[in-house]
Amino acid sequence: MLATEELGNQIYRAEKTSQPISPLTETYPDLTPDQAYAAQLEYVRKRQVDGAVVKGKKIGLTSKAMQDMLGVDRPDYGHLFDDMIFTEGEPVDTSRLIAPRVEFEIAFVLKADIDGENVSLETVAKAIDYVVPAAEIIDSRIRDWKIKFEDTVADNGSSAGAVFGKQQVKPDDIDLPSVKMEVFKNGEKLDEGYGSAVLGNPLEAVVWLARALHEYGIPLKAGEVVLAGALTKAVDVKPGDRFKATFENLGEVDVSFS
Ligand SMILES: C=C/C=C(\O)C(=O)O
Repeated sequence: MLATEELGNQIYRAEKTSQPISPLTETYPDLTPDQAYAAQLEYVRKRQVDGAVVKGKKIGLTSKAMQDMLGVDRPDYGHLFDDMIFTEGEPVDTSRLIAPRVEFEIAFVLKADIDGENVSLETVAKAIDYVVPAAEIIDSRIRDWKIKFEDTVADNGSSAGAVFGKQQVKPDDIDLPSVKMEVFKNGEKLDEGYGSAVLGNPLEAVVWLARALHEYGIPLKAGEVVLAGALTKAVDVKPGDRFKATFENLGEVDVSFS
């Protein structure tokens, strides 16, 4: 019987010491998605014992760009803690990260709980207070990003932090699939994508999340922030890099690294 507590503990220690571990899917070739989510919950429990507070969820692997990049074929999710939320304009310190990357997304702040049992696009839209542009910093506690689906699930969706832009838009005031995003690195354009890259509509990602969380009895509550997943590929970062993403009708988000 696989001890998922031990797996969560390995991820927790790897993050704390900045020492990556071998892929869990190599060490435990029979690891299932359910066991990987159980390991993630153990990691979450240990973080909470340390005093970290869950502020929301990240959804990952919702675009073809990210699924192709990591060789996976379905979305996953992770937990966002208070100490993972960085202020725009303050450089993100990479010294404790292992192999950081950045990606740009559409995020939602909820004004009502979402019940994953009877969720629809309409109930999700009604539960959203506002839409905000976001950067997610991802990192892999698994050596060299050699991850399979179960590795990134156990590793809290490979999340390391988030930065939010200043503009907040009501969900009724924006057509999310048609939002065009452009990504710039150190002033040069790197990439572009549309909101539709995220499961056709980033709101669909929240529907997916609510259902997935319901399976494990995890709530999605008013006040939480939800990152809907990267529109384009994640990019490696190093100290001194500065990134900006502009989102049509949604403003922009800036993130720099020290
Ligand atoms: C491994 C992480 C993937 C994401 O965060 C994403 O696709 O947004």
